Amino acid sequence: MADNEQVSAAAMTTKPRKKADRAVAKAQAKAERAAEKVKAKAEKERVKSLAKMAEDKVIKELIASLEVHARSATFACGGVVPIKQKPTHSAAPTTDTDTQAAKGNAIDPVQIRFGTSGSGVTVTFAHAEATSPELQALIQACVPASFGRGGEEVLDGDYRKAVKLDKTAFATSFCPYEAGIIDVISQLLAPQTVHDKHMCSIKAELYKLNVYSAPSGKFKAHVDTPRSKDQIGSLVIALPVAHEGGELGVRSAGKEVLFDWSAGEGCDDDRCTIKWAAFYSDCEHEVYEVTSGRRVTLTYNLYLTRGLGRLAGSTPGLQPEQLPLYASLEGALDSPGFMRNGRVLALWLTHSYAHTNKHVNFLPGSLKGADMSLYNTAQALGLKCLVVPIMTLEYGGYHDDRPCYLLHRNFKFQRGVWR
Ligand SMILES: O=C(O)CCC(=O)C(=O)O
Ligand SMILES: [Fe+2]
Repeated sequence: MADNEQVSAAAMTTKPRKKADRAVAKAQAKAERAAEKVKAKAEKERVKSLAKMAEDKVIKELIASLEVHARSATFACGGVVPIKQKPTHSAAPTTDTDTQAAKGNAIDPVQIRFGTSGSGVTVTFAHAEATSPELQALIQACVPASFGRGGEEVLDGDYRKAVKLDKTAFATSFCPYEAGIIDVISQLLAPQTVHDKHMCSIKAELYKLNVYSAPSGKFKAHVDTPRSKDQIGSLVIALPVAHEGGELGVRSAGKEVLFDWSAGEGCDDDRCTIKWAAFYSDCEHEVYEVTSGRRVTLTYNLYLTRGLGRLAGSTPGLQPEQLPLYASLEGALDSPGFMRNGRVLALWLTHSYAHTNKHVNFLPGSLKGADMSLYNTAQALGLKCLVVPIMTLEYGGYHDDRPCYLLHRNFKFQRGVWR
C-alpha cells in the first residue's frame, strides 16, 4: 500500500512535470517563431531600406539633372535689329549689323509722335542723338514713372527713377512683329514640340515709353505686376539714344542675364540699331543706374494666345530626346526598383503660373521654358503627365510652399494627396 501510494504519488508528480515541460516547449517554440518572425522582418526591412537607398540615389541624381536643366533653360532672350541708314558712298559692308542690313533685315528709323492734336511732335530715332530738341520735348511731355508696391501705384525715386508716357499719350511706327522680334520670342520663350497638343502663340501689346536719365536713372530689382492672367512676359525695346550704364539684369533659378545697351555696344551715327530683351513675367529684373546720357525704351506686355495649330509638314524646333534631361529621366525609369509600385513623381516647376483662372488656363500649353521642355521630355518617354497646383494646409489640402509637377507611369489621386 505504502509502495502503491508511492507509485501513485510518483505518478501524480510525473504528470504535472510533463505538462510543465510541454508548456515550456510550447513557449520555446513560440519564442523561436517570434524570433524568426523578427529576423524575417529585419531582413525584409534591410532589403526594403536597400531598395529605398537605391531609389533615393536615383531620385537624387534626377533632381541634380533637373536643377541643371532649370538653370540652363532659356528665361530671357534678346537681340539687335539694324535701322536702315540713308545710302552713303562708303565701302562695302563689313560688320555683322551691316551684313544684316544688307540682307534686308533692317527696319525704318523709329518714329514716336506725341503731343496734343494739331500741335504734335515727331521724334525720329535714327541716330544715337541724345540732345535733339524733339527728344527734349518728348522728355518734357513725360511724367514720373510709378510702380506697384503692396497693391498700390507709388512714386519712390530711390527705387525707380524714370519718366514715362502711357501708350495713350504717344504713337510709334515701330512694330515688333515686322522687326521679326515676336518670331524669335515665340521660338525661345514659347517653344512648341511634336508632343504639344495645344499650339500657342505670342501677342505683344504696347505698354509704355520710359526714359531713364543720368545721373541715377534706375529701377531696382522687382517682378512686374502681370496686367492679365494670360501675360507670359515683358518685352523691352531700347531706342538708339546714347547712354552709359543702365544695363538690364534678368534673373531666374539663381542665374542673371545682363543686357547692356550702352553706347560702344554698336550704336553710333553710322551703324544704328534697336536692341531688345524679353523675359518671363515671374523673372526678377533690374535696370542698373544710368551713368550718362538717356536710356529710352518702349515696353510691351507679352501674352500667350491659342495658336491656329500646326501647319502640315512643319518641323518643330525642340526635340526633347536631345535634351540631357531625357537621358537622366530615362535612366531613372529604367533603374530596377525605381518606383516599382507606380507612385507619383512630383517635380517642382521652375516658373509661376496663373493656374487659378479657368478661362485663360492654357496649362500645359502655357508652360514656360524649362517647365515646357520637362513636360515634353516626360511625354516623349511615354509618361502620363499632369500639371497640378498643390493646395496649402489653410485650404485643407496637401501643403508645401512650392508649386508641383507630377509625373509617373501609374498614378492615382487619393484623399486629396498624390500617392
Ligand atoms: O527698361 C527696362 O529695361 C525694364 C523696365 C522695367 O522693368 C519695367 O518697366 O517694368
Ligand atoms: Fe519691370
